[in-house]
Amino acid sequence: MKEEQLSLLLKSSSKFPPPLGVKLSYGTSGFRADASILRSTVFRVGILAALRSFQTKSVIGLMITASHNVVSDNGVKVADPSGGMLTQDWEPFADSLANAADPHHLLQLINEIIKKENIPLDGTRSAEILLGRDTRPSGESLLEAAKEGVSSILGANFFDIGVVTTPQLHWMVRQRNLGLKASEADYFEQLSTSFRCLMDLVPNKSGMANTSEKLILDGANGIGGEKLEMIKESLGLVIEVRNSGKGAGVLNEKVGADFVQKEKILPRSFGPNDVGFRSAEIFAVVWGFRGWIKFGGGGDRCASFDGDADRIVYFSVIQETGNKINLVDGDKILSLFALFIKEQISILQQGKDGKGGSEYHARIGVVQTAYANGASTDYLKRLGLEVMFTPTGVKYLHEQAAAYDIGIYFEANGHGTVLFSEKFLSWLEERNHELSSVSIGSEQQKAALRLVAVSKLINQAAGDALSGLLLVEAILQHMGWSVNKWSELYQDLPSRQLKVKVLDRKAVVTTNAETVAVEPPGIQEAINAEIAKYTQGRSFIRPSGTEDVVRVYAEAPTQEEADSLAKSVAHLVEGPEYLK
Ligand SMILES: CC(=O)N[C@H]1[C@@H](OP(=O)(O)O)O[C@H](CO)[C@@H](O)[C@@H]1O
Ligand SMILES: [Mg+2]
Repeated sequence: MKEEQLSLLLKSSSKFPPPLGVKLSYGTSGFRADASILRSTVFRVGILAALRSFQTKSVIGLMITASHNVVSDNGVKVADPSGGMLTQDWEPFADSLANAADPHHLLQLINEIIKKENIPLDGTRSAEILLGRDTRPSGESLLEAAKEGVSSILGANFFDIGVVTTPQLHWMVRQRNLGLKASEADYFEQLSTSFRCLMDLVPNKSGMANTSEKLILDGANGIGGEKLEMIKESLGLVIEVRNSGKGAGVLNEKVGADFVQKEKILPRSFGPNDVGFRSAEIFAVVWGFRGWIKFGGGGDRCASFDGDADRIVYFSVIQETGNKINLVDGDKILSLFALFIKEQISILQQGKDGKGGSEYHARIGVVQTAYANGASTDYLKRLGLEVMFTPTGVKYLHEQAAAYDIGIYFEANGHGTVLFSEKFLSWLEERNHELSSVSIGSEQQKAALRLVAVSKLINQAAGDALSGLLLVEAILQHMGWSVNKWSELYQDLPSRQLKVKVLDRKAVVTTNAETVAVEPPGIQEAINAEIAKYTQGRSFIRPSGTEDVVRVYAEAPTQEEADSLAKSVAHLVEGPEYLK
């Protein structure tokens, strides 16, 4: 390391002392903690991102967000050249930099990374880091720390893209590295063009009565609602955004996808006393259609984003039961996408009529985690699809999905996307070209065009609530389905999630895509004994990667049984026998 570089690093890092007595770890999605202790971490992640950019000779992203966590938290994560999550090989570097006790130790670690990874810091190259942040008030000062971190590596430059959704940042990194247009305007343009293309290809438009009703979005008082407001005019959809972040509501407080999915109740501003639902009900009564509201009528197609808009769930309101909802979670979004894509592929394949065109057997793969509702897995298998399981965290799902021609992955909480392989996309393009010369306007050509549009609409870098919402909307229009009709694809098995605070969550070690606890010894046998008390019960525990808790999941034929199974497994985790 040159003298100039050395003194620059020493000078800047002395301004960012690490918090005392805190050990940070780069978890399921980067570092997360109370925002007040994160300045040094973000500064050091800025350094890491610059090193990664030099090593890969590519643009790297740095996002400041704590997603669905409370507003006083914040976090930071790195986007790799592909736009995906930071490679797992580099996570230990992130951990060691974040926990270095003083500037000298930090410098030593940086030197080690430079040597190990052969990073050319010779002053002749430059590196570029895109910096994004969510709407948290702490974001501004953490952004300054990130800027200092990046700038403390000579030749590294940052580009502040402002307040964005997490998937926008991932998308922009990917676009930049592919040499494609990468501004926010380009992102909106790509989304609206491909969405309108899918809408133009909707068959038999008269059957669309239900889905052409208004969609109401819960923006979690975060960034997603704001971005949807910016693009909605160009979509031709009627959308009302609530919890947009502009009013008095607090980010993620009793709102947003995480709240709605976990609590299965209405978010704030969606209750019977809030504008919209009551008037819809009065309207329905006047026309003698009270049941119409419950079964997919006016005003009850709702969706919820999380705070940084990488998760989405849908729901409809069950009017008779106060704040209860009919939840349509990530598993059902996945099922809808899988159904539609499979249908288009088979139309395309029926077109193999000997009139030229190359054969191609597209391999479709579906990726889920242990949190996927068992009924969804059964449904997907009934569709004849290959279903794989990975540990929790999109970095694992994404990697697995990328192994297919079309890889569809979703966590039950609504985080996911559809990945198309380069090979499949070039075949599709070729097929489309052939079809336009032999059978223009045919069903086969429409199917090819739809698949091309889906690959452009759905974010290829990361799960994206905005693009996910538009794909759901387009498919519902295509099918002529209401949310309730969609929800009837299969009946969710009742489930319950609990979290238990323990002294050391890392004492729980799991295997088999987190379905079996191998440590502490004996706990899995005890869990099995609880499960055996139910016919068709399922339960597992795992340490959270984002919160200081052990999570408990249980599924059973009735809600009461799921609740009591979850409770008894939580008791095992809380009790002194295994974890204290
Ligand atoms: C049960 C659950 O919803 N877990 C979430 C949560 O991770 P945990 O490791 O469970 O805390 O946050 C992750 C990041 O958003 C998300 O990928 C994951 O699905
Ligand atoms: Mg999120």
